[in-house]
Amino acid sequence: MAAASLSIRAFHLPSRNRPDSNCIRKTFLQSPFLRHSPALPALYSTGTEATTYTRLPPKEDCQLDPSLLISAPSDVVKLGESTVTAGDYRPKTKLRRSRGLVEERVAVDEGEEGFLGRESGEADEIVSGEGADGAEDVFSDEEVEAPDFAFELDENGEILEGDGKKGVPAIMRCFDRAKIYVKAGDGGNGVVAFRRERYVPYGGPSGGDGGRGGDVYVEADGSMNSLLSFRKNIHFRAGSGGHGHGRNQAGAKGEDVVVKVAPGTVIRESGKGGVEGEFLLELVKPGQRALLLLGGRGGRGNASFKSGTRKVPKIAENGEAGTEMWLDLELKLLADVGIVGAPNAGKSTLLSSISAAQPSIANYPFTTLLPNLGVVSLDHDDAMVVADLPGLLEGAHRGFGLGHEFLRHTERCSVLVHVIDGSSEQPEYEFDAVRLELELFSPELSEKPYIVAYNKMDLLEAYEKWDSFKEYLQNRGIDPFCMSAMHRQGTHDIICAVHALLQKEKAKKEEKAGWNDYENLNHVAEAIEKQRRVSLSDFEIFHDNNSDTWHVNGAGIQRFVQMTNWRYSESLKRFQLALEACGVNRALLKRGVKEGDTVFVGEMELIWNNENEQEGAPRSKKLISESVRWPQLVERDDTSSRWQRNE
Ligand SMILES: Nc1nc2c(ncn2[C@@H]2O[C@H](COP(=O)(O)OP(=O)(O)OP(=O)(O)O)[C@@H](O)[C@H]2O)c(=O)[nH]1
Ligand SMILES: [Mg+2]
Repeated sequence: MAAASLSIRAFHLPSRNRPDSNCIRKTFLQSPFLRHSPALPALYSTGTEATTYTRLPPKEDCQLDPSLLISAPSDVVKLGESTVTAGDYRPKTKLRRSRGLVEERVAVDEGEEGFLGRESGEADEIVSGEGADGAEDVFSDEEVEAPDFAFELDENGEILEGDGKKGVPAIMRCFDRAKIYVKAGDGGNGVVAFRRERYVPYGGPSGGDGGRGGDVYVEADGSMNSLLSFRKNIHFRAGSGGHGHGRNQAGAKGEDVVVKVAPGTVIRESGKGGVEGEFLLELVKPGQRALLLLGGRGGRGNASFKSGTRKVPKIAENGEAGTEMWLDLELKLLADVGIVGAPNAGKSTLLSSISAAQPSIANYPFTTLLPNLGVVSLDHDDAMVVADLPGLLEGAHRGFGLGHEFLRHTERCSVLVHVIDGSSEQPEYEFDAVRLELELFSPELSEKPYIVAYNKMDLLEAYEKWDSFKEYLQNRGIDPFCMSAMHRQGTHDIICAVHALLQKEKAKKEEKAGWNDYENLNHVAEAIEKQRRVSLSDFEIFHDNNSDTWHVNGAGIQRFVQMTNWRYSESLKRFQLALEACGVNRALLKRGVKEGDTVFVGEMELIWNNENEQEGAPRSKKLISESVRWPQLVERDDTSSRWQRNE
């Protein structure tokens, strides 16, 4: 007779609900700290109203981001250099920033008190959706001088490279990322209760089941156009389910939590070690709602364990712990058309001449620091949203200059307008260099349909080079347009061509059945549930040679351990039976487990016990069920949390 069983040695059950405070702190420190712009306009505006897309930087970006300071190789020729003089690099305009921004930056520098406050959950925790939008920022506007961080130039007017102050300061970047923590509610525990009523002898078990934990949803809120609301609130926890009660009363369901994001937000699981996490979903249309995490199942009460042979079950389950996750949110612009090109090419001028947007225009590179949006109204009651992006430098795909920070926004644009500075020394070279940057950044981006707009035709040097440029492009199968954005000449043809291209693209997309209202947005929750609900027999065993311990891992088993309420002795029996039934014992014996070996099943530590095993005894099903010798609970050593066997 084989008598192989596992006896419990110690509990290492996960502490539910409580993420490591260090982890919170660390993550908070890492999380983008979005700044508030005093007046954030709507992403889309109607009619000819133009919109300026403005976001201000996070605290952590007060310092230069080393990734932006990658030195370009010395032999690289900067785009647009021919039209730029050294003095031109100095910002001539004032930057609009909020006083709140400056004040908060001081708060960060002064110490970590603010973060400690967060650790204790004073400000950043949201339970059951309360206070999600409670944070209000009241910042006053202030015109501040552009900081003197611009660019260090050499005597030729080129951007110097190589030390920390070179390149483009991170302070100018567009901030539309956030890192948040979401947790589905834990299921409530089931209870053991018996019906006690006059004239009802042996009333039977009546312990109710625990309630299901609250779910976590994400919703695209049309009134939001940034991820600023995550500046203060980054933790979102759904409510736990209520515990069951006597008289067969089930616990209440936990409250759901809805995380509201701006339309256009891409949601990824947080990556580790700088690696981008797995893409989960994106919400594009206002009102779209996705079920992200399903609340934990409520534990069963003893009434649910009643059976023909088991009339007095003294067993109940814990509620299932809700799934938790860190998410990276990223907001991408939702423009139809993106204007790209080298710095100083006239991109902003084009936007200002075709829409009512009023982006800053000046004769130096990087006038545009953040993307500008404009709505272009067409005669036939149609409008398209056009984004003017900061200029692209060579090396932009590696983070040099500003453009890289915004290139990802163009991924959402259906059509690109590539503006060429006709007055540059070599417009053909400029064209090729920017195309290469787009290709290097993302092949998908370079495959987007585009229109080439040769600008500054009113200038003689541009006019003279037009024919050769046109021929150069035509030889490559591209038909460029020429214009003078400043004098609004030739821009109408460009708008019409862009519009026609856009319509074509939209028709193509519809054919491909892209976004539609019937799309299943709950696939994340479904996939997680599927993963959690795997069978108990789906496990892996490995032996850790260093510690000489066995480990039985499997999502099903781990969940079973977590839901077992060890206060009830019958739970131990059930656990042993489950291990037998799902083949853990057999698999361990096959792998050569020995008497006294430590075995971890999920997070539970057990000792292998086969003291009654007879050599060579066959292990049939019958023998196994007879042979299991259940450990009996007699005493609990509080100091070591060890369960001991009755000998
Ligand atoms: N003569 C002439 N100058 C133009 C034309 N279009 C733009 N400019 C000038 O070119 C300079 C740069 O124009 P912007 O619109 O700021 O160029 P940009 O591409 O947005 O530049 P960045 O934002 O710095 O990348 C400004 O001085 C404009 O007045 C044009 O059609 N003709
Ligand atoms: Mg510009």
